[in-house]
Order: sequence, then C-alpha cells, then structure tokens
Amino acid sequence: MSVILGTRGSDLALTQSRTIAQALTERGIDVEMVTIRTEGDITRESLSRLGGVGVFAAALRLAMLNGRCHLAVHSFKDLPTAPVPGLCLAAVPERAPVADVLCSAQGRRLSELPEGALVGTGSIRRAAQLLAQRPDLRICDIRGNVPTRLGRVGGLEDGPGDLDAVVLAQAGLARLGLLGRAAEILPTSIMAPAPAQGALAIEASEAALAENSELADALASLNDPTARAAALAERGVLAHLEAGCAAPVGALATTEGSEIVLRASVCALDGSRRASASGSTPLPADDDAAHELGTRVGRDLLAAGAADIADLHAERVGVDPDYFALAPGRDRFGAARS
Ligand SMILES: NCc1[nH]cc(CCC(=O)O)c1CC(=O)O
Repeated sequence: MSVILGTRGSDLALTQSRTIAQALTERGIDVEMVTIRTEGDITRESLSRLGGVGVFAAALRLAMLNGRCHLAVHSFKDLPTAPVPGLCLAAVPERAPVADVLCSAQGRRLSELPEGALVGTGSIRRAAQLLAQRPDLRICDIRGNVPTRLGRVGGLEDGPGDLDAVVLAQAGLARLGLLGRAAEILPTSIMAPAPAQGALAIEASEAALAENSELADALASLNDPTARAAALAERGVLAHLEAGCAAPVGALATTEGSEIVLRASVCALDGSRRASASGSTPLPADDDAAHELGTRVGRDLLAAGAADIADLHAERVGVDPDYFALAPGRDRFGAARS
C-alpha cells in the first residue's frame, strides 16, 4: 500500500512536496501525491477548531486526521504554533537559505530605490523593517503566489509591473528556480526573517507512523536535528508572545560553535523602534530545549517592551488597506493603528 502525501496545489507547495516525495521514494517508500482542496467538503467549524490561522495548513491537517492522507509538507513558517493532537512533526529537513530578498526593476538594491518608491509585500514584518531602513518608501499590500508577486515588478515576470520592487523569501525563489530575479539578499541584521522561514515541516498522522515503521524510519532519516532545533526555537518565540500571523516578529537561530544562538526582534509598524532579545542553548538541543530557548527569548522580548512597540496579537492574514495606505510619509501608519 502506498503512502499518501497531501499537498496544496500552488507551484511552491507542489515543488516542496515533490522534493520530499522523491526523497522518500529513494528510501524505498512508495508515495502517491494527492492535491487537497482547501474549501468545499471542509466546514468552517472544523477549520476554526484546528486553530484559526493558516486555513491552508488546516485543510491538510484535517485530511491527515480523516485518513485521506498520511503526511504533508508545509512551509514551516506558515504553520500555526499550537500542536494538533494526532499529528506529529515527523521531520524538519535541511533548511534552505533563510533570508528575504528584494526583487526590483533594473536590479536596484534597497539603497538604490528612488525616493518614495512603491514596494509590495503582504507582510507586516517586512513592511516595518523596510520602513526602518527607508522611511520614504510607500508600501503596497500584495497577495498571490510567488510568480504573481514577481509580475508586479516591471521586467521580472509577466504581470502588471506596477511596483518598483517586492520582497520575497529567498527559499521560495530558490525552490522555484527563480532566484535569478533577486537584486539583493537583504542582510538578516536589517531584515530579520520570519520564524522558521526557509524550513519545511513534514507533518504526519501518528496513526500512519505507528502502523508503518518503514515510513517512520525514512522520515527520521530526512530530519536535520540542527534545522529542527533552530526552527522550533524561533517558533517558541512566537508561541510565547502568543503572536498572531500578522505580528511584526522576526527570529533567527544560528549555530555558533557548539551552541544555537537565537536572536529575535519586534519592529514598530512605522519602523521607528525595535525591541530585541537573544539567548543560546548547547547543541544538540532536543525539541523541549529548543522550545524553552524560544520561550526565554520571548520573555526577554516582552521585558524589552515588545508589546508596547507593536500589536502582537494582530491575526489578519495580510493586513487592512488603511495600514498599507498608498501615501508617502509615516503618519498614515500611526493613524491606522492608534
Ligand atoms: N507566506 C507564503 C510563503 N510561505 C513560505 C514561503 C517561502 C518559503 C519559505 O520561507 O520556506 C512563502 C513565500 C514568501 O514568503 O516569499
């Protein structure tokens, strides 16, 4: 009997799922990929019961609990932090590059964008940190998959080309073979990545793993313990802050010598202030130790005033139009938020 891998239908989701399906095939597991619809047969109640944010992940999670599929590959940063009974984090594979990149017309770097340039992102975290560097920029809320977003910039991909630049994750572009569209890899010191950006989470139903030890072994062999600890530590910050998916929280854990060092920050929406905290734990770090590091850094972040700097509980997927007002200057941001 083959193992069923449930996937969303976007280019990025399919690419990620195929990579893992192939790795499992190489390990002797017979994998069938099934695209899971994210609406229709799934009721609202079921989705909200599974955690509210991340409706796409929720549909896949429900499919695993229903037995329609056995495992799923998520972008780890899109996964809500609350655990789901009956599912487990079977593996975090080797992590892709974690940074955000700027994709711009004429290959301009952030410092080279014209005064008042229009930059597209749906992420409050990215918007806030862009404004910290360049308060003159106008931020435009954009949606859609990676190629659609690239199409908003002139000369990069088919599309309206109505923006000067967009910010995307390096990992997504690399997985789609589109990294050539990036003009600049933004240093993580100025653009702190989203917790677990660049990491995949292979989630499986506990029942499926219990009855298929070959699958459990194959998945265990795909796990990168350091990537797993880093991603869990970063997500531990989010969990401690009880931060919503629209909170401007950046977190990055790196290996330094025999330790894992976690740096996290919360940026004011207009970029004017930033609260930061950091901490470390020895490697190897198991799931509990990694999570505990995240909790500790989250606590220090609150002590540093994170909750006064930004609304940590913002839960909108994307943001309200008032925030991304297409007007120069920063007062519109303050006005929309206060
Ligand atoms: N929210 C969409 C999303 N989820 C994961 C990635 C990129 C891949 C990754 O971070 O693992 C992206 C696109 C983007 O942010 O540019």
